[in-house]
Amino acid sequence: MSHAPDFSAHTPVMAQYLRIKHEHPEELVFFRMGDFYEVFFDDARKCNQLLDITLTTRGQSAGEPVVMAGVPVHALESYLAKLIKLGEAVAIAEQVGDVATSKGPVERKVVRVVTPGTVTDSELLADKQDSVLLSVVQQGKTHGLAWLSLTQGQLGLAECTERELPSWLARLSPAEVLVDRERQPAAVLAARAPITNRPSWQFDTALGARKLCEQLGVASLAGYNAQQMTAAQAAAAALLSYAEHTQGRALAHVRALSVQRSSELLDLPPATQRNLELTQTLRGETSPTLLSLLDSCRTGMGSRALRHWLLHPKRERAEALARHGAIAALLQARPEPLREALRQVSDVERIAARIALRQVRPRELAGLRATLHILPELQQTVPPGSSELLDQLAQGLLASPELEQMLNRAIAEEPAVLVRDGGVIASGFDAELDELRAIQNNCDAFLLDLETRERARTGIPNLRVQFNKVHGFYIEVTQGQVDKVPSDYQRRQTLKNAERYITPELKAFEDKALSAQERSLAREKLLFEQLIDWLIESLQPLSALGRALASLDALAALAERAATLNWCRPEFVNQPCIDISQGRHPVVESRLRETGAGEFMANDCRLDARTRMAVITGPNMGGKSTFMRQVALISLLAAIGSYVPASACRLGPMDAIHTRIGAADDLANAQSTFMLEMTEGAAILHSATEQSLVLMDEIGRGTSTFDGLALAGAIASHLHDKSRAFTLFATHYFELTEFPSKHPQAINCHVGAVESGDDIVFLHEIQPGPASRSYGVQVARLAGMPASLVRQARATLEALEAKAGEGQAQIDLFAPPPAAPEPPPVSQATSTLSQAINDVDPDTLTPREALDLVYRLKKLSQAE
Ligand SMILES: Nc1ncnc2c1ncn2[C@@H]1O[C@H](COP(=O)(O)OP(=O)(O)OP(=O)(O)O)[C@@H](O)[C@H]1O
Repeated sequence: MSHAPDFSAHTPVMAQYLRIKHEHPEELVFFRMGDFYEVFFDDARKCNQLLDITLTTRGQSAGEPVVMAGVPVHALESYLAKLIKLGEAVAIAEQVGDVATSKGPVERKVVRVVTPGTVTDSELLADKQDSVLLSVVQQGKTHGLAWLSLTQGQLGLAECTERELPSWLARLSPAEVLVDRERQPAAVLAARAPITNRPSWQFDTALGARKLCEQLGVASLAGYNAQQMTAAQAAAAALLSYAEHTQGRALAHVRALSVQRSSELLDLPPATQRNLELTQTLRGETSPTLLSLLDSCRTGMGSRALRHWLLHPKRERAEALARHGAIAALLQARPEPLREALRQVSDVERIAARIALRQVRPRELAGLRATLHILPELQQTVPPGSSELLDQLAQGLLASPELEQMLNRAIAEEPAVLVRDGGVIASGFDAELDELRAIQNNCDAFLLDLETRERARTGIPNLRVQFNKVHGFYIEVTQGQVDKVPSDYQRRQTLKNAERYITPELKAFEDKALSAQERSLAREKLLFEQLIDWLIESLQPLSALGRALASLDALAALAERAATLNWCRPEFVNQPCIDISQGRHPVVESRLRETGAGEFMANDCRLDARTRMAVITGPNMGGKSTFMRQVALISLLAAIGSYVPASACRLGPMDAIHTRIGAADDLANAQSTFMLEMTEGAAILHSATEQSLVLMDEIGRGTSTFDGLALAGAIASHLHDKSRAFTLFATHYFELTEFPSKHPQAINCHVGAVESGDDIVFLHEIQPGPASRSYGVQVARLAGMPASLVRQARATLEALEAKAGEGQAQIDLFAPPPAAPEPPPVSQATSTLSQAINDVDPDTLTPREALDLVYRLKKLSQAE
């Protein structure tokens, strides 16, 4: 922290504010003043714009008017929500000193910083989505990633190449990204997540390794196989420092680390996630998407797990197989009872995190208690013995009996919303609290009792014990009876007809009663804090319980979907194949059903080692895109462990789904339609393998016909000959229907349509062989183009077709490429030398290695 400038010319409160602001230059500082959080100067102007709150001035400080704005304490959450959405970070400075005893301004301190990636307040978080904080750093050619979901207590590490980085960003979809302020990776800037710059020194490998070990409570990262991931460790250093900084405390609940490798996941590049509309439609809405269709979960935990499964499919299929088995078992026993029971479950995962961060609310603990209470019942609804995974999860539905007992004893039946309102701790939990409450509740009874006793003791029948705000408690005796007053009565006040007294007993009661409420609130607060201390000790089993509930919920939802939507269990085989019978596009099918627009036409897809590519032709609107997407969606659903919309499905190994579909101009990134098409196409050609599924929808259409056709032919050849990927290649270029005759692993198919008069009827059926024609003019007619225009187009088309028939071009679109020109010859020595230099990654060299390198290079150059 830098040394604070001298603020002594300011009023004491403003000096205090400015000191805090100096330490939080990049955040909006919300400065607690009684019932308001106030913001000053530039922060006030910014809030005025962003939150539309009134700007005023309050007096002067150091000769300047103090520009300010404020939000009431009770409305903090909604203002924070707005600011976080806008990507702002807010530092909350609370009054931590005692207002009554402070000399000068009460002490204030930033107790936490709320940023988009570190919010943990339940009100600010979407139920169904995690807020992920990601840190990215580049070390040589490697990018290190470390991420954290504070609300799940989960850390993740990964390393990837520059080319893979966009996939990771899309997969993790971070709420905030931390980058080295000196070296921001371009892909991060393009990802449009809020970016927070951190100083370079925070991205330090050794620091990261140490922090990770401390956080996980382990001596080395070897157990996670992460000891070599130096770039990811460097990213973790900045990540953990930042998370602690924003929370203002250590992260007790973060104990789980998952180390992920690009090579373990089925690659879903950003274009694929977008084109398949997995979690967002092409228009950016959350429905209808594959996730919105799948997610019938009963809890936020389940929805989050499902989203995670969908975006992190594994190549290794053991996990997916286990899920298929669990779904089968649930379907056999009916998933409804389990799903019904899950309705009563609270978000244990988030509650556990909020306990760790000491932000948990009383009602959340009451919800947790209710959840623990129904666990045995819930356990009964999980069918036993038919799926190992389900058995395991059912066993995880255990909470320690002490935990439940403690919550039963400590938390009131219906606790207040906030601890400061009182009524949170159950009666019978703490004798002192009970007594304090009894004083408040039994005030009247005590006074009556005292009155009766004092009347008997003094023999004054009309003696009265009373209370008023000015004088407190007193015993009133009429003037005529004053001589009977015992010696321990002390006079408090004399009236015309009566004297008022106090006794030591009454005085003691008064002290107790007047402060009872205050003290009982303070006592409750203390007890609540102690309860949290106690709960923090049992966080591990709570987090494990949260994970088990989340998985069960997600599986039960998948089972329900499979039953409702009539899906089948896919089969994994080791031979290369995508063999789908009667496949359907789940989202299009359900949209058709919802809108009553007709039945979905199911289609087969048969690709195997001998048939790796299908060239799909047919009219616009015929269903080509739908078919290709459905093949990808079915493959993905199987890989995440779901049933699939088909009547049967056999799948070989798969490492990636690549898509090149549609052509939305990426104006924001200044790329033309065609440039984008080629960039995405190139990325696919570079990465597709024999185990990839590639969807190419009308590649080449963004440029002139000949250019487009030539490129499309070359791309198809590359995919067929070099990548050998499973490829669905939809095109309007009829010339490409020649492709299969020269390429043994390619076939033609087309979407059926029949003409009736001038009209066209789409059959949406995939049929073997090439399409006979495009029907573009008919589609235009259907779309409502003026009749004269359609007539003119038809005449032109006929003329063009006749002309094309006369001079059939005899060009071989798919001929192997001519050899590239030879590179200029280089001497052996130069190439060894330049090779040695090329191999060096200067950022990762130790000084010793650098010195060795110089010697080696010198030797090489002498050998020249
Ligand atoms: N198998 C099917 N069964 C029923 N309706 C379908 C089927 N496939 C597609 N459709 C309907 O047809 C519409 C158009 O489908 P799609 O976009 O796949 O056509 P296309 O051949 O790719 O067209 P274009 O070449 O213009 O992109 C879909 O929105 C859907 O409503």
